[in-house]
This record gives sequence, C-alpha cells and structure tokens, in this order.
Amino acid sequence: MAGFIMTLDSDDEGPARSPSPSPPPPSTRKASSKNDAATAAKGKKGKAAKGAKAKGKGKKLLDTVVDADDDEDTPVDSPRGGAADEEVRMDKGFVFDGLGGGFIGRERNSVWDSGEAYIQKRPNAMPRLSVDEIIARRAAIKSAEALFEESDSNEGGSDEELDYEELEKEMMRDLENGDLDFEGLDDESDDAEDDEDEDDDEEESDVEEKEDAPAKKAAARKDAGPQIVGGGDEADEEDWLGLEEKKSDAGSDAEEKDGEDAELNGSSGFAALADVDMSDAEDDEDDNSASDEDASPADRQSRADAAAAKAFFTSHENSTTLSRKPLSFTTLPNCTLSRQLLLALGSLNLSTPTPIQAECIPLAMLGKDIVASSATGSGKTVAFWVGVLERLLHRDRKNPMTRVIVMCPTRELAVQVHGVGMALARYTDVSFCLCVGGLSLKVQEAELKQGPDVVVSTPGRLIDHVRNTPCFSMDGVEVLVLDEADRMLEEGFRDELEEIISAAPRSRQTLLFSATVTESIQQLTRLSMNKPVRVKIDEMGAAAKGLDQEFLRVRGDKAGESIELNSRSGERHREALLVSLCTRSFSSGRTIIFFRSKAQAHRMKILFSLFGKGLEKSDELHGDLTQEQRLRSLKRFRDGEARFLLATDLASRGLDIKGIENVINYEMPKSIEIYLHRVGRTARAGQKGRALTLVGESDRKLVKLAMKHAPPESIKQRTIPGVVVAVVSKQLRALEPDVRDVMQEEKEEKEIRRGNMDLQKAQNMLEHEDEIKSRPARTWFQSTSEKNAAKNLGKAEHNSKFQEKTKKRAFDEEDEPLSKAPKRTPFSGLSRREKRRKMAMREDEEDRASGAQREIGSSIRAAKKAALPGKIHAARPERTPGQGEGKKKKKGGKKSVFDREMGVADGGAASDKRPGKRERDMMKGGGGAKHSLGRMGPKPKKR
Ligand SMILES: Nc1ncnc2c1ncn2[C@@H]1O[C@H](COP(=O)(O)OP(=O)(O)OP(=O)(O)O)[C@@H](O)[C@H]1O
Repeated sequence: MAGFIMTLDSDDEGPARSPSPSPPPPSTRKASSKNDAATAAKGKKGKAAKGAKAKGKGKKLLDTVVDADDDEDTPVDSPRGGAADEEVRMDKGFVFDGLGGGFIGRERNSVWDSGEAYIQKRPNAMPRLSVDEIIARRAAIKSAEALFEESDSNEGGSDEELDYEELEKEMMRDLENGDLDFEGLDDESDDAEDDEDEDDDEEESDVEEKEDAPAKKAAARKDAGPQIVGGGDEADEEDWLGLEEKKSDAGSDAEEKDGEDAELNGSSGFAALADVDMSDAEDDEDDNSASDEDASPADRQSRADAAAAKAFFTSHENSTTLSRKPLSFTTLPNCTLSRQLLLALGSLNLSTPTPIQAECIPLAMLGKDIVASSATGSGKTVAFWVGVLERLLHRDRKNPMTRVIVMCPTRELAVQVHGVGMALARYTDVSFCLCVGGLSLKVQEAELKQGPDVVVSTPGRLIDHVRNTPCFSMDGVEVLVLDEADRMLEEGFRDELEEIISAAPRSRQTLLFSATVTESIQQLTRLSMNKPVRVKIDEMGAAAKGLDQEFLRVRGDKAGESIELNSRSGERHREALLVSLCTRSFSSGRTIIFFRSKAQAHRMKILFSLFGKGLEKSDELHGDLTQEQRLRSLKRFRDGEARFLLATDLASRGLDIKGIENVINYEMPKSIEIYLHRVGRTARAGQKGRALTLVGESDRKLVKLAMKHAPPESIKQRTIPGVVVAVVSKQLRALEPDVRDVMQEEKEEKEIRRGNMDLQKAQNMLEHEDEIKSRPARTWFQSTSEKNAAKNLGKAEHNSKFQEKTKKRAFDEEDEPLSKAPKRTPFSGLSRREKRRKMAMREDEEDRASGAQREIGSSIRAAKKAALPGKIHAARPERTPGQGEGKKKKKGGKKSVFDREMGVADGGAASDKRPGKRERDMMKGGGGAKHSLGRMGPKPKKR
C-alpha cells in the first residue's frame, strides 16, 4: 500500500520524504558502521566518509560523514550528544580534572542548538518568504514607484486619516501636559504604589491617573467617541475581578475557603480528584460508611476516584517536605549520583535540587513507575533525566540498543528536552537520537541504526521509525518517559500512544511528568503502569510563585456587550488592545503572545510588521510554518533578535526560554490547564514574570479559577483608556489594505513554490526513476484522513476540556435530585413479610386496573369500529358455470392428480371449496401419515 503519503506526527507539516536522492546527512560524531565506530574507539583521527549498506533492492546508500578532528573539538554540538566521542568516553581510569573539559559555564540556551543538525537540507527547494521579507520587498517596490510618480496624493490622506491625526496629536498634547495618562492599572495593593520606586513608574502614574484625573479622563473618553474597551468608562473603574473580595477572603476562616474551593473545583478543568491527595483518601474512606447516604453524587464520585487512586498508586510521602533541610544533589536521600552526572549538573550551575527533583530522582533510580506533577518551570526535565541517565550508566555496554524513549507532544519541546539530556550526559558515553517530524528522516535513520541509548521523539515519527527503519525496534526499551503526560494522554494521541505502548516491553519503567498531570486513573491505566508512585509537589492548578497575573477586560461597543471572538469588529478591538499594550507597557523585555488560531497569529504578525514602532521585532511560531522556520523563530526570539513571539499553543507547553518576562494571552484559552502552561513560559526557575490576559465576558469562570490558587497580591486588574485604543484602532484600520496585499502576495508566492516543487519532483522522477521506485515502500500507521481525524479530535478535546467539564457539572447538578441516595418508597420501614404482602396487593390492584383498562380500551375500539361506515362492495354478478372463471379457471385449468383421479367436477360450489384433511384422507382411503408418505413417495399406481 504505497498509494498514499503522509507524515505521522501530530504536528507534522507534510511528507518529510524527499523526492530527490538522499542527500548526505550532516556530520555525526559516530561512525556509521561498526568498523568506523571501532576505528573511532581506537582514537584514530582518520577522516572517513562511510557508506552504510542499506537493506532493500537498489536502496541508495547513506553516507554518514565522520570527522574525528571536528568531533574532538565539538562533542556536545553533535546531534548524537552525550560523550560517545571516544575522547570523552568514560573508562575505569578516568579522573575528572575539575574543569569539566571546558564545558562549565556554557550558555544554557545551547540546548536549542541540537535541533539544527537535523534540519532537512533541500538545496533546490525555493525558500519560503517570511512576512518581513514580503513587506520589505513591497516597501522597496513602493519607494521605486514613488521615484517615478510625482503625485503624492496618498500623503494627503482622507477625512478619516485627518481625524485620526488630529486625535493622535490631541492625545499626545494631553499626555505631555499630564492630562492623560496612557494606561490604568488597578492593583489591589494601591498603597504600595505610593512609594517612589523608579522601576514602577508606569504603574504608579497609572494609579495617579486613576486618582487624580478622572474628570480629564472622562473628557478624553468623550473626545474619543464610543468606548470600546474596559478601563475607559465608569463600569471599568469598579472591581470587576472582585479583588477586594478576594483580599478579604484571604483572611476568612478555612471552612469558608473549603466551601469555595469545592465550588471552584467542580467547575475546574481538573478532574474531580484534583485536590484529593493520598492521605485524604484514607480519611475519606473512614467517613464513607457514615455519610454515604447524605453525600452528593460529586462527593461519592470523588470518593470512588480516591479509592481507585489509592489502589492504583503506591503510597508516597514527599521526603523533602518532611525533612525540610536544604539538599544538594550529592545528599539526595537513598541515592548516590555518579560523578559524571554531578559534574554535568555543576557545569550547568545546578547544585540544589528542586523539590520535584529531590523526590523523583531516587524513585526513578529504584526503577519505580512515577506520575509526577509540579508547577511550571520547577525543573521536571532534569528530574527525569538524572534518574534515567544514572540508570543508563549501569547498562550492559556489550549489547547496544535503545533503552530509553522520551516522548514529547511537540517537536520544539523534543528538541529542547533532547538538548537538556545531552547537556547532562556530556561526561558520559550515553548516546542520543532526536526523532521528530519535520526534520530529516535520513539523518534519523542513520543514527537509529547505530542503536542510540536514548531516543527523544514525538509520537508520530517514533512509530514511523518503528515500522520503517530497519534495525530499530523498541524491544530493548527499559524506560519510557512521557513529558507533558496529560497532553500525550489526550484523544488526539490515543492511537499513537497505544501503538507505542504495545511496541515497548511490558516490564519497562514508565515515568509521567507534567505541571497538570492527569488524575484520571482510567487514562493512566492505558499505560499499563506498575503501581506507580504519585509525586505531587504543588497544589494542582498553582501557577509559578513569581508570577503576576493581570487581566484586562475586553468589552463590546456598548457597555456589557461581549465581544464575539469571531466577529471582525470584536477581533479589531482585541488587535488594537494588543498593539496598545505592546507599544507601551510591554515595550521592554521579551514577550510571548498566545493565540488560539494560526491564522490570527499570522495576521497579527503582518500587523506588527506593518505597524512598526518596535513591533516589527517579532516572529511567529505555529504549525503553518516549516520546521526550519519554526526553529529559526525560536532561535531569533531566544537570542533577543525578536522581542515578541506570536505563537499558538504549539509553544504553550514545556518551552524553557531564558528571559521571557511577559506572556500575553490574546484570548483566554479554553481550559485552565492550557492557561497554566501558557503563563508558565515566564516566571520560571524562581524568576519573576508577568502574564496578561484579555478577558471576554464569557471567560470569567476561568479567570476565577486562575485566581483561585494565586496569592491575592499577584492578581492585578489592568485598564486602558478607550481613547488610546481608538487611536490605535484607526491606525490598524488604515493598514488593512496593506494586510490584504501581503496576504495576496503570500498566496501567489505559495502557488509559485508549489509549482516549483512539482517541477522538481517530475525532474527527479525522470532522472532517478529506477532508484526511487526501487525504494521499499514505507508503511504508514494512519492514513491522511485518519491522521486528520485524530488531529481534529485532539484539537477539539484540547479546546473543549473546560466547556465539557462545566457542561458535565451542570448536567450532574440537574441530575442530582434523581441520582441522590435511594428515595423513600411506600414500603420503606416495613417488615419483610408486611412488605411482601403489600407488594402482592399492589400487584393485584395493578393487574385489576390494567385488566379493566384493557377492557375499556377494547370496548372503545369496538365502538369506534362499529361507528365506521362499512365497506361498499359492488354486487357480484351471478356466476354461471363456465363463465367468469377468468384467472381461476386458468389457475384451476391444470388439474391435480387428485382431482383427476377422484373425478372432482370442474367449477361449481363443491369445487370451490378445498376439501379438509379429513375428507381428503377419506377420499384417498388412508390416514394422514399415509397421505404424507403418499405425497413424498412414488406416484401411486393407477387403479
Ligand atoms: N535544580 C535546579 N536549580 C536551578 N535551576 C534549575 C534546577 N533544575 C532546573 N532548573 C532550571 O529551571 C528551568 C525550568 O526547568 P524545566 O524546563 O525542566 O521546567 P518544567 O518543570 O519542566 O517546566 P514545564 O512544566 O513548563 O515544562 C530550566 O531553565 C532549568 O535550567
């Protein structure tokens, strides 16, 4: 079945299969054949370009270039990672020199570089132009045109533009005079703003504006026409987030808080079990019998879940919370880490384990299955790598095979996790391979053939290799790690995960990590884990400690009118809000902006580039880009070349980029989990960060949830004067024709690229037909439609978690009276005998009633029937013999043997009536049995 081509990663772009003959992969550190490896092991500095003989008729050989000299210089940058380089490979006599081979203090962002070696080079492919390139090209054309055109009519501007200019000038005058501050920030800790901290100038002036110039502000608003956003009118001055309430709540008694928690929990995106930890489970069980009848269905459900969790998990108490003494990696309880790892940790400036690391490393080294959760940015990646690598140091080296698989939901995360693993394994001989969609299959295949110890992968590409890469199998897998485990367990990944689980040995160790790890035992059982240990560090739903969460209310044109996300006007308000924020309050530091859709992220990128004023320093990151573009965007962002990263949820999980100060949610995401992951891109590893979310009227529930676990002082309510947004809105509207033109150019450019690609394919086919056709056909795990269906399912689940759960809750609540503890029946409290007697009487009564009912029914039916007019038949003409037989005659024309023999007369009343059985028997002069025998037996002789 080579009829269709598809890629398998959930976030794959398209076929990674090159139509051109296999290009030579970039240099890798290891020799491609055993001979080469042996040569390298002997430390010879030979330069070898070896061809690995591929299986399959006519398959082109892959060249894996080995340059021993280069390898020695740059072992860590090689895609194979670890220190498989023989110069660094550990042996018994190895002694650390304390300098760590020159790797100490390496730039930590270098974990990202590992993906670059895997980028598929297509030298003949037409490069895809970025938005900035298209805009630059257009600008160049425009300026060239301007040279030839004398008319500057465009400069004159329309009435509308004149209005805008005047409005802007007016606003600027106001700003200079101090009559109008740009932005208001409602902070519940207003008093704290009074101190003259220079850093907080902006916030301070916001508050001043709020206090000192309400009249001026109102005047400015009047000038600006209709108020389109929160912060501009009276309604927005009020405490719409309920911060005052929250503040007072903070001091209220625990009982009240518990009640509120329960309420919020119910509508939470988290499973019912979310706040039930193991110790609670035991207490709950004791209470069960006493209060079961009174318990609500939700309570009973959570008890059942807790009991299931208790049976499923191995009980565990966090040792760090018990001991409370500061730990170091050298004094972890019940485990001793190897020197290689300690040195690597030290070289990364990691000396004190975070709580999740202190808990998980010893457990992982014991070979336990783990389900672990802790807040975003708390070091989960190191937590699983250290345990895994320590185990690998004691592997059987004579038998090289893939022993560890780490799975990530997105390619970018896989690149990062791969990089962290390699950095930690830099002084060991553990080898790595990165297998993600969008990157070169050929390079990956060549590496997998060498049996890397660790494979970091996205699920689709892993299955592709399991099926199609000779020599690679998961039979030797000892550890399976699922990073962002709850995402991996979602419906969209279900089939892929099942395939992977079935390919891995059952005896493996399974490690699950996420900030929002699933509590659904049902989902977890799919992984066939062995009594996993549940490690929970932070309260479920808790955001990172150093995070300030701001919310900006987005309103419709009229007060109280919510903005329809899909309506153009609604979007324009948001766009103007975002641009206003990014040009002022978020103009410094790096900011990642999340969108729900790729199209919106892309449109915003065009607007940012056209708008300028610093916004052109932005990049986009979403699934409509090539993998190369995606990695380039990330690189530019992390290197500070781009200050804004406009991303979809592709970037919401796991990405660890140093120096992200701000996160903006263009819309509130659909679930609290996604929210936590998004805002978790900042305030990582104990740093401070700020997250701002544009909140529509329908998002309030989620905002409440987000506020639930946050300390009151970290929640802020932001406002922007309407006039500011009105000005920006006009500016954006003026850019609309340019946006359309850029999009049109992109479309045309895409068509040209597609044509070019088809041409190249055809050319390749002509030149290399035999070779291409002789390649063994790849087998695919899913067809394109199945893959798309899974993708859509995943997307739907991803976006609807919250809605579904709130719906479910509403449904449960509706059901509550029905499903509550058994109702009292008329027999409650009676003795068994009495109950039976009463039941029998009742049945009799019912029978009688139903009998009477039946009788009544039938008499009604009979009466109705009688009332109906009878059928009117035409009078039959009298039949005379031989007349009017028609059909009958025809039918009866052929006489039966019986008739002939018995001499039954034709026609007449007698012949009309079929003789009965008895008569027939008598006529035949035999019994029934005989008759039947007679019919079946031989024809009776004529008498
Ligand atoms: N022991 C440690 N001491 C100091 N910093 C650490 C330690 N362990 C990890 N870090 C740093 O913390 C940052 C976040 O780590 P990591 O990406 O593993 O977080 P995470 O918990 O996986 O986050 P997320 O839930 O977003 O995936 C990294 O930059 C890492 O270098």
